[in-house]
Amino acid sequence: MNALEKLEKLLDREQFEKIKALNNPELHEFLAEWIEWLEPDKVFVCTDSPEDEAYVKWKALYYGEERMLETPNHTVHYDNYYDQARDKANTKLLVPGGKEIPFLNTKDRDEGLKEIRELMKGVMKGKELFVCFFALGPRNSVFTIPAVQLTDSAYVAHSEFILYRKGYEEFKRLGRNAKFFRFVHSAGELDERKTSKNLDKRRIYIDLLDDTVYSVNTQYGGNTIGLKKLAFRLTIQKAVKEGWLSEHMFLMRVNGPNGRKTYFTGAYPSMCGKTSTAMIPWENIVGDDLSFIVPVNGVARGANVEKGVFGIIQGVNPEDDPIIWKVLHSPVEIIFSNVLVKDGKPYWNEMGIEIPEEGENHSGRWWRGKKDKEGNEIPPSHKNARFTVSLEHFPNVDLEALENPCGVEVGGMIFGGRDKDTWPPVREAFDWKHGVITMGASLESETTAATLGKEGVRAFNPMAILDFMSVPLGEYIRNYLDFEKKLRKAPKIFAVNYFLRDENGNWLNHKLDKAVWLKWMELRVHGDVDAIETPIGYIPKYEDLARLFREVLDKDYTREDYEKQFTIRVPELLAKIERIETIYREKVGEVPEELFQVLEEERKRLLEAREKYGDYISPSAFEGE
Ligand SMILES: Nc1nc2c(ncn2[C@@H]2O[C@H](COP(=O)(O)OP(=O)(O)OP(=O)(O)O)[C@@H](O)[C@H]2O)c(=O)[nH]1
Ligand SMILES: O=C([O-])CC(=O)C(=O)O
Ligand SMILES: [Mn+2]
Repeated sequence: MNALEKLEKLLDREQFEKIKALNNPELHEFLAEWIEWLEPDKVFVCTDSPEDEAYVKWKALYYGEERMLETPNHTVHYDNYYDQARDKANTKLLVPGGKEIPFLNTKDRDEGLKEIRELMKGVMKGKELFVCFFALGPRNSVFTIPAVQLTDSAYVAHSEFILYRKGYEEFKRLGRNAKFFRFVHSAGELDERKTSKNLDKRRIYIDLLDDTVYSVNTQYGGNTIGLKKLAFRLTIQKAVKEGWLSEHMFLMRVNGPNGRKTYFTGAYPSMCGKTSTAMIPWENIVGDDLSFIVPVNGVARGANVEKGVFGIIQGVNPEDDPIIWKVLHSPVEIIFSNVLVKDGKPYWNEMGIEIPEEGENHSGRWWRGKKDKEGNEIPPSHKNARFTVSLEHFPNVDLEALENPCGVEVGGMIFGGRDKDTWPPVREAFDWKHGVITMGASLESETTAATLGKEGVRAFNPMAILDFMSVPLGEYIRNYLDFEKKLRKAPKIFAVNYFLRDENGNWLNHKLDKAVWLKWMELRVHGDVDAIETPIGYIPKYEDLARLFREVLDKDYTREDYEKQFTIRVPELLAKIERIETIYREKVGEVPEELFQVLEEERKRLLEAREKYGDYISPSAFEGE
């Protein structure tokens, strides 16, 4: 019996016809094999029609994975109390022989496939399986990668309809030629709250040889939404093979003088400010999490992999995030996850208004002071509670850039993380290599609630991508360095740090200060302002920032603040170079030699500066040089 005949047996007539219309034997085989294996009671195939999408939405409510809120089109979803973030320990790359690769979590492919198949055998008995088709990147473009998702979670499928472009017609158009990604997910057995129960058997296995990712016994989006972080591991591998960049980056437009539009990408680790930056009200968002950057005729062109936001809700308040606030309070389609609900209204930590003293949240019935099994007080919402919404609903979206099959020209690339004491708020690299190595490859950041485990620990996180890395780090950096050679003019590289603190632990910057750094970077991309050359790159002049603070935020920016923020902290910078160098020398292996040269040059410049000016150097020391 061939695959199509098998499918005819497994599916209802109507569903079968939808599959038959896709002329792709490889797809048929994959579907036949897995539908047989998962043993769902029922299969629903989603085309690109609004009816099929509506069916999935309805099923999320019908099966109780989502519940309606008071505002039309708003729903709430809960993940298990212990399933609130990405599970790094159980996310593994399947590689032949289980070859150990530094910083990557690998497992023998045969063993991993065997284990995951056993966990998934018959796992969908009594459940409905949704077969969905999507595309990464704008459709019918150099960026497009078609993907098929199998899941028994209507919540996961619903999220994907909000976050990704539909792909059924794309599969139809491509026919036999479709090279596609595959995702197989099951939430596994559910408890009475409809959350995954068997968390001890939670597994996310990435088969790099077969472009397939398996995920089981979990619902949290970062572990389950195929086209998000699961696909990301596959696209990083593909990009390195093919010579482009697949990055954990937002993509936004910064509006310069006289209507000039300059596009920036920015890589910061999870929960470190990508969404908040791309959402600055007077600039324009294209994407907030994942970007493809491809060299086209010598130009670095960027596109958003997604078309929606799976954003952190904690701290969203009307002053700092007026646009997100407004969208979250309008009757557009939104899934709130792991928030507090009282009388049909969602609430979250630090939302700037009074929060009810009891209600329902990720822990079930909740009241202020409630403690979990470990004795920790449970806050109203989880720190990693999120909202899922399409970008089309944001008044600040740059729709033309979002849908452009050619993407947009990238003028600048930014790296940043949670760093309390080393990097200044903003600086520009001397050149591509200097930026890639001392900013991207040297990135460190404190861990956050986006992953299970301890928070606030400074960790090596090159390009903000380490959690998702799927090729040896040395190869990834080599690809980055080589990328410049494909360009006539490389984007400028910058580094930012929003998280500097003083001796007492107070932030040195306000949340909106980043709006000023963006304007400064925009001017620098076009050579419109001078800068001060320091041992670690170019930093802004006080006068330019003072003017921009006035223009952008209508605020005074004192010289005292400037001095504090832009002091060159030689001991911390040297210690950082030491740490980074040691990691690359002792732990990574096969690192491009340039990396050590560039770090060494930076160290030399810092040592010379220290000789002349001491440990903590005022920016003005370099101004006259
Ligand atoms: N102190 C401080 N906190 C900030 C600033 N910008 C953002 N944050 C906080 O950083 C957290 C997360 O930021 P997001 O922008 O949602 O994170 P993201 O990088 O998009 O993260 P992922 O979606 O997990 O990849 C929120 O709790 C914000 O309040 C800032 O300038 N200063
Ligand atoms: O993938 C997720 O769970 C959400 C996210 O953006 C991240 O953790 O970087
Ligand atoms: Mn992310």
